[in-house]
Amino acid sequence: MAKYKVVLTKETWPAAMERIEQHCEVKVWKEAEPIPRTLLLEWLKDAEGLFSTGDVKVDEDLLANAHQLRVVAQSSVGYDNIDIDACTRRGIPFGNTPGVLVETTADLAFALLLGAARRIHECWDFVKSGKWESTNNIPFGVDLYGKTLGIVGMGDIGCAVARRAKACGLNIIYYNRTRRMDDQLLEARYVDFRDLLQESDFIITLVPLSNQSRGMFGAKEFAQMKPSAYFINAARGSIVNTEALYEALKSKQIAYAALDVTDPEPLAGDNPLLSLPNILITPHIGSATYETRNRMAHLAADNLLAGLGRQALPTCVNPTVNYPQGAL
Ligand SMILES: NC(=O)C1=CN([C@@H]2O[C@H](COP(=O)(O)OP(=O)(O)OC[C@H]3O[C@@H](n4cnc5c(N)ncnc54)[C@H](OP(=O)(O)O)[C@@H]3O)[C@@H](O)[C@H]2O)C=CC1
Ligand SMILES: O=CC(=O)O
Repeated sequence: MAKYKVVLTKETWPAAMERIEQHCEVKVWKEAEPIPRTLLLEWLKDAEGLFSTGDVKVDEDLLANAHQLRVVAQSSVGYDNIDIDACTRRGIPFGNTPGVLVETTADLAFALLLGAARRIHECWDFVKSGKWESTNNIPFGVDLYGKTLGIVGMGDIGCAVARRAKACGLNIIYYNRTRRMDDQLLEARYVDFRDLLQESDFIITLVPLSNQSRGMFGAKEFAQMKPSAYFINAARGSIVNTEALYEALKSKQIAYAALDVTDPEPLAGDNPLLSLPNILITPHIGSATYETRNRMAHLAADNLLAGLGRQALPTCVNPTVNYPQGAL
């Protein structure tokens, strides 16, 4: 039986790759930098499947060039790089990887909160550089217990963070566009965005990047936070105005920031944020454990193979796509 033609914009995990290769003839971009757009368009001319990554824009222009495309699958839960409406208009289902990364990403978001509050990375530098001479000069942190955590974007990952926070004795408030029906079970209080900014000692944002959320944390929002506030972004860099965050940290308008995501990514070594003493940055590692990345790769492969076979995708973002008649 003829194999499907598939493009991968990055290598994926070996076990998932093996499954894809059983059914597909693959073209894989293996370099560290993103695949050049012209090459991707060339490869997509006769491709039936695209296994994409967040650094590739899947838009009208790309889809118009990919006449044979049946499915786009991506190994991430966020899909701000994908024009979902354009996919739907062309009858192309798009699958992401929700669920399988929830606990792992919540661990990282909470680790950033704890790491920043107790200045773990500074303490490590302090010990390594031989400054530990007495108990007088150690870096001091702040308590979590009894403080208020504001979660912006209380979805799957936000709820998993809330569970961790509860165990540490934090009071939880949250903001979504819609109040959750289960917030009493979570022991979380729904508030409007302004109240969350003003009341929180720690803010964790896990809101998907969209036209609505782009830049939702800017100068005005930082000005409303407490001077003692810790701001943690584990969602996407572009929901924050980076210059405004830099100014807020430099002027001590807020106390601290911990970021797993930045704008841009990767962050250049001379980025002004790196000169600040009150910041902790990790390189977009929310889901980066061996187990979780493997699970994500398998789920993305499931979506890809289902779409190639004109079957419903296990986790489809646009399930209303109309398949060609008689295809299913
Ligand atoms: N750092 C990393 O490595 C990772 C980052 N992520 C990021 O985390 C995001 C969240 O993932 P996940 O929890 O699975 O997603 P979910 O869809 O489960 O949750 C998103 C939540 O955000 C709320 N929301 C959406 N838009 C807005 C808005 N404009 N203002 C306020 N609230 C909003 C939604 O509620 P409502 O619709 O009612 O507003 C929903 O509760 C992903 O989109 C991704 O960008 C995910 C995994 C790893
Ligand atoms: O950033 C990671 C994701 O899965 O989204």
